Amino acid sequence: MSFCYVASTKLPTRWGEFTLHGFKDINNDQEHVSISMGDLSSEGPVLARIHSECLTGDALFSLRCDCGLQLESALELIAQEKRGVIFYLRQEGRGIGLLNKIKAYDLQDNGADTVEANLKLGFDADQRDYSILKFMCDHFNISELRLMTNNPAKLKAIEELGINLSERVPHKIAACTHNSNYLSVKRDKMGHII
Ligand SMILES: Nc1nc2c(ncn2[C@@H]2O[C@H](COP(=O)(O)OP(=O)(O)OP(=O)(O)O)[C@@H](O)[C@H]2O)c(=O)[nH]1
Ligand SMILES: [Zn+2]
Repeated sequence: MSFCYVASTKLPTRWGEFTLHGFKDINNDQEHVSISMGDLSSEGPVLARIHSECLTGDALFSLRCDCGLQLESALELIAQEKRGVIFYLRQEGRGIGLLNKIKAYDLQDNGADTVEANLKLGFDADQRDYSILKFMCDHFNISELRLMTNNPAKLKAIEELGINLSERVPHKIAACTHNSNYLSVKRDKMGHII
């Protein structure tokens, strides 16, 4: 696996000014970003979120999932602490890509759940690869994370990568009529702590 850091710039937001950092996975030319605030290398665990790209939820206001609200909430909590980082990984649709996620949504419109839809399309339920996280943590000189997540697979991934975790911070968003089934399937079939 080989990764590189490319560039950083200011990212003013409605929660305050963050810094946006660009990284590249040289193996597949995939581009990823991190969004940070404060000194990540100073002592004490860093409040962090591993966010998987969700164009529909993050940018198009979709209520089919909780991604957009989770992203907003993470930015807000980091701004409150004036220190933290979002690792924004471009692994759309749990790693199957945007157009395949649209196909999966179409299957869900016809009765499949989120896991069944992935399997019907010939994918695993979750194809995400977190290996760039170790490179990003080392780049920022982060010694330990407080990770905002409900997903045990992310905890397992960072443990396997040798990244220190001091605490899991639950990251729940209120369910609505559009996402309640999606959230139940994450709890019942994918082991999410919700
Ligand atoms: N294949 C597929 N991907 C989806 C679907 N809904 C959301 N996603 C993707 O799922 C990813 C978000 O992962 P989730 O499993 O919802 O939650 P998580 O981020 O792993 O868990 P938390 O850290 O607790 O929020 C994003 O990449 C979304 O694009 C779906 O129905 N099918
Ligand atoms: Zn989403």
